[in-house]
Amino acid sequence: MKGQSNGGRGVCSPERGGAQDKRTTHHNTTHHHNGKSNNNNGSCGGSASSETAHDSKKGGTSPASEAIPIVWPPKFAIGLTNKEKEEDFLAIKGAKLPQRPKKRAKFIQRTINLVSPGGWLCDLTLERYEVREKKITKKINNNGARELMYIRIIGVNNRRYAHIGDVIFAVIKGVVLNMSLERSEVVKAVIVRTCKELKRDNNMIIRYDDNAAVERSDVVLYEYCQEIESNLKNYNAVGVDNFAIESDRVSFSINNEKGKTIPIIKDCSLKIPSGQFWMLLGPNGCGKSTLLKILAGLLSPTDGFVHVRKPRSYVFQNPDHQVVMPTVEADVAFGLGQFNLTNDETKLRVAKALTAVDMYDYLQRPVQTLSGGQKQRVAIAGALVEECKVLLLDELTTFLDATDQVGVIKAVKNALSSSEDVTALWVTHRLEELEYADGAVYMEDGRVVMHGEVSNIMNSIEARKASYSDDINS
Ligand SMILES: Nc1ncnc2c1ncn2[C@@H]1O[C@H](COP(=O)(O)OP(=O)(O)OP(=O)(O)O)[C@@H](O)[C@H]1O
Repeated sequence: MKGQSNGGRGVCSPERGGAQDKRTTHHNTTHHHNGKSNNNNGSCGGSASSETAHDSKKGGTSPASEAIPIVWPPKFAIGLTNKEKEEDFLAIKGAKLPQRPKKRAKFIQRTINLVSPGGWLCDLTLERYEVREKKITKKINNNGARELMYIRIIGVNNRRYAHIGDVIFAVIKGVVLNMSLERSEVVKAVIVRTCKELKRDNNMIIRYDDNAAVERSDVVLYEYCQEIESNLKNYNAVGVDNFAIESDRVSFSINNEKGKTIPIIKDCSLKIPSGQFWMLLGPNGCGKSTLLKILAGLLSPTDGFVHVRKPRSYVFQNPDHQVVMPTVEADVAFGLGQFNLTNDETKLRVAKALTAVDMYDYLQRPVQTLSGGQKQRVAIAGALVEECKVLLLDELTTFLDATDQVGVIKAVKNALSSSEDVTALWVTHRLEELEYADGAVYMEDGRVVMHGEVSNIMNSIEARKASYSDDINS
């Protein structure tokens, strides 16, 4: 979307305030729970220590040497249900599973109570088609004794299960999990990813129950998340591999003033490995910026799924919107206000970010004295200083001369090489910039038509060039 005004600085961290100017928003990712402290019923009972539960019930898969304390009962239990699962429940209980969501939830709660007494329950129901992520949670009071989080998730096909992990992650981040899983390997893989994220981010205890509800109604077989993690390589689902950015059949439409639906992005799938610098290119108006905004979380897809490692930052194309504080140092430091850092910590992080984009020498410079390319580099430093994992960069070189253009590209390359796992997706319609990329995605008319190695894409674009020579390299 060329020439679009973003009404603010232009570096946008959706995790820290969505599309709004970050100067008016706050960091809203919290890590304030952990399994132990949140468990109101933390005394050991029921299955006693999980080592015992694990060893005796699972038949000798010994946990890794690192001892993981198990909190019992878990605060949440999660049941995944769909048609197949309903039949499983039915077989177990010898009863018909109620169809109405509230009744069904209670039924499932009772069933899961057998295996996680006193826990809070999450019932994840895989529904077809209509329910989207944002509309998921509904709290139902259960006689004041405990609460049940009833969550409906869409599950049209295996690909869509990728969202389950995100939802679980969002809803119950910070609590202990106890899961009853689908038999589907894909669902399992998504849950595994969630477990991994929960453990990594919160040092949490994960209880993992594989088909327990299918096999037995009264005992859950537990495994440790290390075991799950060690099995990760066996799974291949969206969000499970080492991709920092993934979209799966993403579509986006708008309604014009006559109420007609206009498709902008059509069925776009892409995968960008962690730590790499990729470019997204294609003719003017093919949908690059729109897709980038979807990946940034600034637009919601009409259909399909997106997985982007977080925190992610979106940098807009117009350098005059990028940098607004009086000096370079103040500008880069601005976003750190939300982190409660000491002065020394702030200075250190600002220095590191500016060094990464080769702008440290400009620390005290008034921003109005910077060139367009230098402002872009300061804007990128503003994203890096918040330790973003993914940089989404929208045609940063549009308004730059050749020197600044290369300077900004090299700044991004350098930022990636000086950090372990920052990934960047760079939107451009300048073919010559491709030489700096690790990989590329090429779009035409709202679709991803090529995806992968730069040389292949380059050759292919050259072959197609006649059809849009005015757009590419213009
Ligand atoms: N909110 C909107 N209302 C109407 N049309 C839109 C809207 N957003 C995008 N479009 C249209 O969708 C198409 C894709 O726009 P987008 O800005 O994503 O393309 P682009 O590939 O980034 O183009 P450019 O290289 O010129 O910046 C364009 O035809 C644009 O006019």
